[in-house]
Amino acid sequence: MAERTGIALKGITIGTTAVQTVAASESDTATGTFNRIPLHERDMKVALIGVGQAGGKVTERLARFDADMGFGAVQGALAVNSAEADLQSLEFVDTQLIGADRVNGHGVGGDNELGTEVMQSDIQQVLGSLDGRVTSSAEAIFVVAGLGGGTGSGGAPVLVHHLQQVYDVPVYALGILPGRNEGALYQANAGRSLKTLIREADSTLLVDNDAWHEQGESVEGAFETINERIAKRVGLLFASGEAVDGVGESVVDSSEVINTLRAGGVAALGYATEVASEDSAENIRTAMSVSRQALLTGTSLPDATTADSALLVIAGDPDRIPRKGVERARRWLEDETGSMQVRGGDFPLDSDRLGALVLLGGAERSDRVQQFMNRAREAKRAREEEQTDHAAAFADDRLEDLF
Ligand SMILES: Nc1nc2c(ncn2[C@@H]2O[C@H](COP(=O)(O)OP(=O)(O)OP(=O)(O)O)[C@@H](O)[C@H]2O)c(=O)[nH]1
Repeated sequence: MAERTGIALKGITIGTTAVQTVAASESDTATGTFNRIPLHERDMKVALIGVGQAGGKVTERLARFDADMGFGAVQGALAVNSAEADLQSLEFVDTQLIGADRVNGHGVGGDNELGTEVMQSDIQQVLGSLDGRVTSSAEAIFVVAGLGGGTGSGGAPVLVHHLQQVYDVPVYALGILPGRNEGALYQANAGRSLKTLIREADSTLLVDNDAWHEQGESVEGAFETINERIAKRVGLLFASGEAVDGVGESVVDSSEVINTLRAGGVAALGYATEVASEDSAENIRTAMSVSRQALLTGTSLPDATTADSALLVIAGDPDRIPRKGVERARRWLEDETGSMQVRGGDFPLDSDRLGALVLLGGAERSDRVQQFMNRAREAKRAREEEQTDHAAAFADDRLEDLF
C-alpha cells in the first residue's frame, strides 16, 4: 500500500547529506579519489509570489519546506495581499500590502473584480518589491493563489500578466480550486480567474481542494493538510534536479520540468511512495505501482489523465531504482496520458522507499477541468439569476475573462 500522507522518504530529512554521500561513493569508484561534487546544480531555482490569504500561506509553507530540507531551490518568496492581518500572520516570507487606499487593509471580501483593480493600481509597488528576489539565478516564477476568493483570484492574473512583460523566465501559476462544497461565489470567481490565468501564464498548475485532504477533517484542518502536501510535492518537484554529476545520466534536471510545462494550459502533479527492497531487481512492480498511484489516486487534480506531455520522476536510493521498472512505468504513462512526450528521470535520495512524482502538462482537456468549468458556469448563472434579470443571465452561459 502506498504511503500518500507525508513524504516518508527516509533520507529526505537529510536531503543534502544524502546527495553528498551518493556523490562521494560514485566518484570514489570512478576515480579512486574523494571528489565532492557541487550540489544544487540541476534543481529548479524559483521565485515565489503568493497572492491573497491562501497564496500567502502556501508560499510560506513551500519556502519553509525548501529551507528545512536544505534544497535551496526557492530564491525568494513574497506574499501580497489586501488584508493586513493575513500578512501579519506570515513569518517566513516578505510581505507587500496592496489596495490600502481602497480597502484600508481589510481585504476585498471575495470581490475578484476589486481584487483585479487593487493589484492593477499597486502593480509598480509589487514589481518593486520583487527587485532582488527574482535574481539572475531564478529559472521560473510561480504565482500562488486560491482562485475562489477576491484578492488572489482577481490579483494573480494581473500580476502574471505584468511579470510576463518584465521577466524572460517562464511565469507559472499555482492555482487552488475551491472544493465542490465551497459555495457559488467561490466557484464563479475561480472559473473567471482560471480562464484568465490560463491565457496569461505559461502554465497553470492546479490543486483541487477536494484532492489532498482526509475524509471528515474540518475545513481549517483540511487546509493545513492540503498546504503541507502542496509544499512537499511541489517542493520536491523544484528540488528534483538536485543531484550531482556522476550519479547517472538518468538524473532529472530543471529543463525537463520546464519542457513538460511548455505544453501550457493546465498542469497537474501526482505523488505516491512505497517501501522498496534493497535489490533493485525486486522493485520492478513497485516502480509501476507508485507511478500508477501517483497519477490515478495521488494527483492534485483527480481524474486528470489526458495530457500533452508528462514527466515521471522516480525518487529513491539509486541502488533500489529498477531501470526496467522505470522504463515500463514510463511506457504505461504514455499510454495512459495519450502523450508522445513523456520524459523521465531519477531523483537520488537516501531512502528505503521509492517515490513517483508525475507532472502533467497540457491537461486542460481532462474531464475534471471540464467538470469544474461547468460547475463555475452554473454557479455564475445561479448568482446572476438571484441578482439580475433572468432572461439576460440565461442568454450568457460563458465565463467572462477578468480583464
Ligand atoms: N488549500 C487551501 N485553500 C485555502 C486556504 N485558505 C483559503 N483557501 C481557499 O481559497 C479560496 C479563498 O481564497 P482566499 O485566499 O482566502 O481569499 P483572498 O484571495 O485572500 O481574497 P479576499 O479574502 O476576498 O480578499 C477558497 O476557495 C478557500 O477554500 C488554505 O490555507 N489552503
